Amino acid sequence: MARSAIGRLFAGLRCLPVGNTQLQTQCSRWSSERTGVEASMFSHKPRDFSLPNPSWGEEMKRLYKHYNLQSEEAAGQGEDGEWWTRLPSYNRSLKYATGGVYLSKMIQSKARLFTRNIRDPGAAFEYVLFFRNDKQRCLCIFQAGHLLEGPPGHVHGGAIATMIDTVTGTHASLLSAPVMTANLNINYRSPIPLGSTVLIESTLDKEEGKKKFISCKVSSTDGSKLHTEATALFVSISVSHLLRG
Ligand SMILES: CCCCCCCCCCCCCC(=O)SCCNC(=O)CCNC(=O)[C@H](O)C(C)(C)COP(=O)(O)OP(=O)(O)OC[C@H]1O[C@@H](n2cnc3c(N)ncnc32)[C@H](O)[C@@H]1OP(=O)(O)O
Repeated sequence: MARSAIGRLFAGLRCLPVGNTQLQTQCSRWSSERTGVEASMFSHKPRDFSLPNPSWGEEMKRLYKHYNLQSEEAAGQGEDGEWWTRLPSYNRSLKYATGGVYLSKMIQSKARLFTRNIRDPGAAFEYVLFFRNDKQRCLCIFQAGHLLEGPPGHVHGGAIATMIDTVTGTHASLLSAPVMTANLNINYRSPIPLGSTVLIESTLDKEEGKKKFISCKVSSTDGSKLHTEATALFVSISVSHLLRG
């Protein structure tokens, strides 16, 4: 039973990102309603973690406003031009899919997305992700909380890798869900101060069959400092791949 439920779920997931207009319509709805997900047949709305909360610093708020404004303007503009659309973010990615809220209670119900599992706002990963309408680029505003310390006063390299995997992985999922990270190659150029806000930008370099090659850079919000550079390879998988473990 679980197998067929998951099969239906990913059929839903696949039709979400791949159909361009469908996704745009969906995401315009997401951004304009600011609810995080359209009402499901179970009429339960999960918490959208990418909305502002009191832990956000001035820079995080300023950048969010800047890109979210473009998102809202685009919703009323039709499909011409280029714009960013905010992606909602839940503590289980199953909740993106039709019926997912219900399924996430059935399958491994205690599982939570690594980056969204800390209750104290601002303590760890505070981020919001936007994607460009042509899906060639994603942009993430990331505020690193005090629980992410590595070298004293600076962000842990594993936490930076986690955010890069999250941004590039979400980007690849928008192109064709479901995917898994096959390779992640990171160069750390300059440390990120704990508590600071940085920009994480991902770019689709090429697609070859099941493979998506994505590059990524983490930089200061004024663009003057490059913190980290990475390349990633994502491979599209079948649902049975996940079930095999
Ligand atoms: C709407 C959006 C929602 C988004 C929500 C998400 C939010 C959260 C986002 C968080 C995101 C977190 C994400 C995570 O953290 S994912 C968790 C970390 N990743 C894993 O655990 C993956 C483990 N590995 C595997 O499962 C398999 O090996 C995969 C699936 C990767 C490949 O499977 P498989 O081995 O069966 O593939 P294939 O034989 O069909 O080969 C296919 C092609 O790929 C090429 N290849 C394979 N491996 C490599 C490699 N290492 N370097 C270079 N190339 C490689 C291969 O040569 C072939 O090329 P070609 O011969 O065709 O040219």
